[in-house]
Amino acid sequence: MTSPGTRADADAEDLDVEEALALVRETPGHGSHDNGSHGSHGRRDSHGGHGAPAPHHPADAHHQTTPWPEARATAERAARTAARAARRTPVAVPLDAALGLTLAAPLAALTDLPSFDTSAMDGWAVAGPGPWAVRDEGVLAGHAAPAPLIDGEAVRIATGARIPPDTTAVLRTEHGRSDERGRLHPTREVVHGQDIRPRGQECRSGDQLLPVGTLATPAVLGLAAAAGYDTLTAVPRPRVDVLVLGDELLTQGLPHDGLIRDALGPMLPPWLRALGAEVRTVRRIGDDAKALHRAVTTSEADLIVTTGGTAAGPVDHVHPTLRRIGAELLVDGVKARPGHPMLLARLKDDQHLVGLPGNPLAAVSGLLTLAEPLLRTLAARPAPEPYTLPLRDAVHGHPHDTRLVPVVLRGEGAVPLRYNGPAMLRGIAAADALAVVPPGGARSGQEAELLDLPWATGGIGVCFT
Ligand SMILES: Nc1nc2c(c(=O)[nH]1)N[C@H]1C(S)=C(S)[C@@H](COP(=O)(O)OP(=O)(O)OC[C@H]3O[C@@H](n4cnc5c(N)ncnc54)[C@H](O)[C@@H]3O)O[C@H]1N2
Ligand code: MOO
Repeated sequence: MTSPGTRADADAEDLDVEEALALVRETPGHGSHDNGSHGSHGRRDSHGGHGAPAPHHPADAHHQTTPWPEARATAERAARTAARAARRTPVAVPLDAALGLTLAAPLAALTDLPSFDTSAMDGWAVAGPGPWAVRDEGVLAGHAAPAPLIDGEAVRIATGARIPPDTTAVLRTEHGRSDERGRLHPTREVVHGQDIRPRGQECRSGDQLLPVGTLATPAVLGLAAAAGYDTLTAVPRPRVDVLVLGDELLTQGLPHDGLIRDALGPMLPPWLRALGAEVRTVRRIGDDAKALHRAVTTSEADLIVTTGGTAAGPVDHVHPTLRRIGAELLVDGVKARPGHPMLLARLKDDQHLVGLPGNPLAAVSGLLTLAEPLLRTLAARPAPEPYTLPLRDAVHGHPHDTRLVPVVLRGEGAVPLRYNGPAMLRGIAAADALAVVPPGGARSGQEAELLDLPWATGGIGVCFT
């Protein structure tokens, strides 16, 4: 997704998802080409492409920052290229683990629904016009096949129970009365077939219930279970390893002696899961270049996320490590505040690294700018619909960079929050969204694009597990 007005080809978003889905089913030898450049803004010269023919670009080359919309597009394209390289095979996932996955096969009914004629109400199954003689035994849901009724007979029946053969209607409990001889009378007209759900009313076995590409919501899991599924065929979750850098980090207690609490170790894994990832490991590796090298080169994840160490300080080991392993920097700094030192590197055809800056809000900015489009595309999730709201207050802009500013959504507007400095989480913790403030800033009342935060969308993103 990009700032409003920066992208004319809105349909491309839909194509991206379909393409990602096609990739999980793709057979070897698929020849579609992606050179990693971005139209007229292509950065092939400065950053190299990530398709096979593009020149290799080592991590120590001339540094040039990428505009924010383009950084997002690059991350999305990188994921498509990786998915193509990996030919990720769809997986069969038990229903209780499938929430948030994307269907890699259509959901076809494995049975008629309902699978037998069933009562829609508690009452009596009746045969022919009343009054009826009521049988002693009743019919409950989940029990053996009931005996046929004969004309003039009724039998107690529960909602969901099988309809006895030759039943003509179901009479609701509140619409029947018994006379002194125990015979059942209707208290209102009985229509033939009323309150009977016929077999196959919702679907026939083999009917397509949902297409490929559907997001597995709680309702989809329910439908799949009803239709006879134990597992869903889904696009696998992209695997992520998180490496938290920094010798100054404590994992418990109060900050002391120049040491601070690690805010990113607790924050990133659930956030990454909300973005569709399977977080395999979270490792704290200090400012140890060797440990970072070992962790990066032994990782089998689709995406490695590092935190800290992206700038040019004496213990900032991310760039030197990428250089050492010959990684290709696709994005090396973004015209975004906070978070401008964020980076995206291709380590292997099917493995990437997102380097998040250590300042916590800068890390969030990197997460949403680079990790979100990459993970969404690998998971074949649809891009969220871009939307804008007017800002309730003016927001100072950076002269050249896009700012991401925490906001709360109130009525039809977005209220910018204070405490939005790169090292602060106080604003984002209270926020519903991030407002995308273009270079130069925004006036009060000006429309700004919003990036919803997963806990505020009320959608599937609200499920973090
Ligand atoms: N000479 C320059 N210095 C810096 C620049 C620059 O362009 N030139 N950019 C600044 C910006 S902007 C950012 S953002 C940071 C990025 O720094 P790093 O990614 O190298 O991160 P660190 O130096 O390791 O840490 C920065 C800051 O964040 C704190 N931190 C790190 N990890 C965590 C964590 N897990 N939880 C909480 N806080 C964390 C760390 O203690 C530092 O205070 O560089 C600027 N410098
Ligand atoms: O990018 Mo840094 O986030 O400005 O602090």
